[in-house]
Amino acid sequence: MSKLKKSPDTDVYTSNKTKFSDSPIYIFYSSLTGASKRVATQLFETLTASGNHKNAVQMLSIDDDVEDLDTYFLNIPKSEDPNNTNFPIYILILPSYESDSPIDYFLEFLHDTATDFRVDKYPLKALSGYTVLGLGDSESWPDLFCYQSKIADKSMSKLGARRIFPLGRLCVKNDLKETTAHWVNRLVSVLSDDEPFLYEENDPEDSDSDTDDVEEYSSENENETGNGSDDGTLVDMEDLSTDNKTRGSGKLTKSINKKQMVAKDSPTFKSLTKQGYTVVGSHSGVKICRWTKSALRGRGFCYKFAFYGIHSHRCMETTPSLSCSNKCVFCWRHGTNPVGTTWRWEVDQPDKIVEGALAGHYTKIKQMRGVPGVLMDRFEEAFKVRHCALSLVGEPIFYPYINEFVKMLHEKDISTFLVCNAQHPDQLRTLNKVTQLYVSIDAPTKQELKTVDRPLFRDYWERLEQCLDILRTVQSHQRTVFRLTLVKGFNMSESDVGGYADLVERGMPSLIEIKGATYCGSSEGNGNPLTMQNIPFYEECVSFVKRLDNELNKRGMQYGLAAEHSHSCCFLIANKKFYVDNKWHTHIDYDKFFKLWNSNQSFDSLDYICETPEWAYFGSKEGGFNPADTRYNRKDEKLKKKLQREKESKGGM
Ligand SMILES: Cc1cc2nc3c(=O)[nH]c(=O)nc-3n(C[C@H](O)[C@H](O)[C@H](O)COP(=O)(O)O)c2cc1C
Ligand code: SF4
Repeated sequence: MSKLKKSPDTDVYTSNKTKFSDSPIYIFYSSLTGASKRVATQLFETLTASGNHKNAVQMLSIDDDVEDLDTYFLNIPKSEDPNNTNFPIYILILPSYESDSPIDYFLEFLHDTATDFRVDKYPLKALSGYTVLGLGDSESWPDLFCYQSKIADKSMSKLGARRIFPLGRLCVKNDLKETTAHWVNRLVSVLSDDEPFLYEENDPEDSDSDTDDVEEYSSENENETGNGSDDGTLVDMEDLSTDNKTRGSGKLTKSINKKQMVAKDSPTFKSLTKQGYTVVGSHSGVKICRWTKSALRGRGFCYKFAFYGIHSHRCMETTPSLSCSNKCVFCWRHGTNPVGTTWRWEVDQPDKIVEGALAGHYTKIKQMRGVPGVLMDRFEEAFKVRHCALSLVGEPIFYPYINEFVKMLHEKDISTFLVCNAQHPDQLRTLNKVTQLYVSIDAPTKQELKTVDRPLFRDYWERLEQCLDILRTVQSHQRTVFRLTLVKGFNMSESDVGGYADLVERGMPSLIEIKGATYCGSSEGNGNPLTMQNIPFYEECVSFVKRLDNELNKRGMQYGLAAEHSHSCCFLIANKKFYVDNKWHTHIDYDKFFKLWNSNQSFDSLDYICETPEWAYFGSKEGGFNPADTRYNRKDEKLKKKLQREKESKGGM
């Protein structure tokens, strides 16, 4: 720690005269495997226990707790205490990952904000101060040791914030407990001294050189002078851009040119494979869905069989982009999932993804051999995929070769149901024919959409509106679907009905699928704030669906209640053009679709319809359950097995 020195003169800070002890403190962290979170927690606890800070100390995960980076890194939040007008101090604790991680998005955001001519040039200049601590591994990544914390430090400075404690870098291969304690204690003492640790002019105009001049606090290179062993390897954000500029050292530039979205050795890869995903190439995924397994065992198809005639055992769920531009509250993937607003990764070729996805899917099907109850005829059919649900996770339309990818599936007679999140109008506009085109509509108003989808785009609402206009115009030849996911307390109140009707009026979809949200585990640690209280009951969904249908008809729009799959709390409102000869025709004639598609002639959504079976009708006694399948209730089955065991043990006595 030989390089530390106190500021000789704190008067240079003319704009920020606030005493540190009067400032609220925000500890921001990002953590994939927990180390940075532990350090953040230790700092939080020490600061709180020190009693020096009258004002709240808050600890926020950048990936999960910060819904909108603008709130903190474009604007500065006001204190909740009206008597406290002091500006906060930001402490950033960040690991570095050679592979892609949510930190890349955060750094991209800081960089974009610093270079966005539409926003204030120094939006963070009013902060009372900031410091960054990096965690990394200098043994395994000597050239990239803590490189992302350096970028963050530099970007904060470019945003006009003043550094009050030097950039810290801790190596996980050292005694992290000891080095953390040391760093925490020094920082806490500076914060209670009310004196910045390091003198620096911090003229934002001159910020290009600032990181290089900064004294560092490091658990590494203690006996060295200057900037440590990675002299000359400081990374500019420009180095991270996708146009492969070659600033910085050759070594470094090589390793941080376009990254893979999900590299084999990354925590994201581990997390996805643990959850049953097969990662295909570097940015695609495939997973066998529970309905595929259920159909193989003759225990029922998913709602898409009732609504559109999809045979679940021949359906593959996949995505060519595991990355997404939202962080929806009902999505379970937070924490390690790749996020981004622009494609900044290596791109895999579409044929490789199609082959890889099919191979991954068939491997999982093979594993079903020998599972009790598997029907051999369905098992054999399952080796000829007929449908592809491009909806697994992430945003398929984000993939730069989505049209080529869809074409390859159609050439194999595989139908395509593509779901997008209404955030990429440019890609939506140029999308070629798919079998069914979905847009997720997760909330009816701008404010609610922000709460539910937590979008990364600042102009998310305008993007959604543009997408709806595209559906109504350029893409009106497609069979279009709005997908609504109802979350109690978020987006299904009485007043929401009118808002959804406005959006239907704008997008004029062929169909509206409405599904009650399902519970996907505890909110603890994955940033998902949903609890069981947010999961609507079947009756609540039915009531909502009826109100929406009434509202549409009141406005003169021709829609009707077509189908339901009560088992999955899923409902279908369809445009009345699908009601032909007094019968609903929401099913798809797949052979006809491929015939038309191969003919290269233009065709529209009514050209490949077929009749909906009556057992799938809304309000039917079967509630969308195919009478040919066996109803399977896990609780009943468990009870039956228990009774059987009891009977046998009694018989044996
Ligand atoms: C796949 C992978 C890539 C990594 N890349 C780097 C790197 O480029 N530079 C570095 O200093 N440390 C690197 N590390 C080490 C991590 O930054 C270090 O383990 C850190 O403590 C992780 O923090 P977290 O547990 O909060 O996610 C890498 C670790 C893994 C698993
Ligand atoms: S759009 Fe889909 S993948 Fe993306 S966060 Fe929302 S639910 Fe998850």
